[in-house]
Amino acid sequence: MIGVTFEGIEKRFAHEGGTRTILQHLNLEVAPGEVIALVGRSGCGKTTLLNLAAGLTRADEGRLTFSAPPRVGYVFQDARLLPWLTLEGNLTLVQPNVTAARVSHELARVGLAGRQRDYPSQLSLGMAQRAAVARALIIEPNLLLLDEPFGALDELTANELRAELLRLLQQTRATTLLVTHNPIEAVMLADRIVIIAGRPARERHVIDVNAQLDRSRPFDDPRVWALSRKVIDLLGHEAA
Ligand SMILES: Nc1ncnc2c1ncn2[C@@H]1O[C@H](COP(=O)(O)OP(=O)(O)OP(=O)(O)O)[C@@H](O)[C@H]1O
Repeated sequence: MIGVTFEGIEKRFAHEGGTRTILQHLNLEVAPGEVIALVGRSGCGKTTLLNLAAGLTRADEGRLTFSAPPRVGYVFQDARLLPWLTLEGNLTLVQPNVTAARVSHELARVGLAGRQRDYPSQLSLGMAQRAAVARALIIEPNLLLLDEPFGALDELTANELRAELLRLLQQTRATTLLVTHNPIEAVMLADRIVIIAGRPARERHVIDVNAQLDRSRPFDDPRVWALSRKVIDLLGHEAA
């Protein structure tokens, strides 16, 4: 398991001949095996934070440290499967030395048993996202980055996948950063919810979900809805 620490992170991007600071003074300590939901308004810098954790971009100030070498599984907003490869081909591309049985097993874990010879074009959006989750998990990540993984799905399918993801997270124990716009998803899946806000943005509120709810958090539980209401209120307060 791996712990991740963001300390005084600042990230700037080139903008109209100058620079624009997106994140500033951002601090976050993620415990090994912890699931953190990152919530915030569109454009505040959540994906940028995931990209920093993935090593796809570098902070301009501050320090990002890991308690062990990171092995990153990244599920993007869209599945980003390679269309000319079968699902087996997509999975073995990121993890070449696995057996066909292992590929079948990973696909079965996400509800895609027997689909290894399908091409991405033969899949529904929900199935493609499941395949993207399988591709992230086959490398046995100790750090899982999920960027609005169910954002493009209908609510019923998203809900099924949330329940499956919760089960998978409990199995893998990967330290997880989950970006979501859905406060119910955040409450159902996360140990803590971090609200990112401000201009430049940083962590503005941290909600310890585990301190308020036990692990069984069905979608229709009024306590889940009450806490998600609190998340919405805090977000609205930040926007005001
Ligand atoms: N490579 C880049 N070059 C310049 N600006 C960038 C770059 N990447 C992101 N930005 C800017 O940084 C800001 C934060 O982007 P980011 O994608 O991290 O936001 P977000 O919170 O994930 O948004 P959303 O919820 O809409 O996905 C945006 O204003 C975006 O335009």
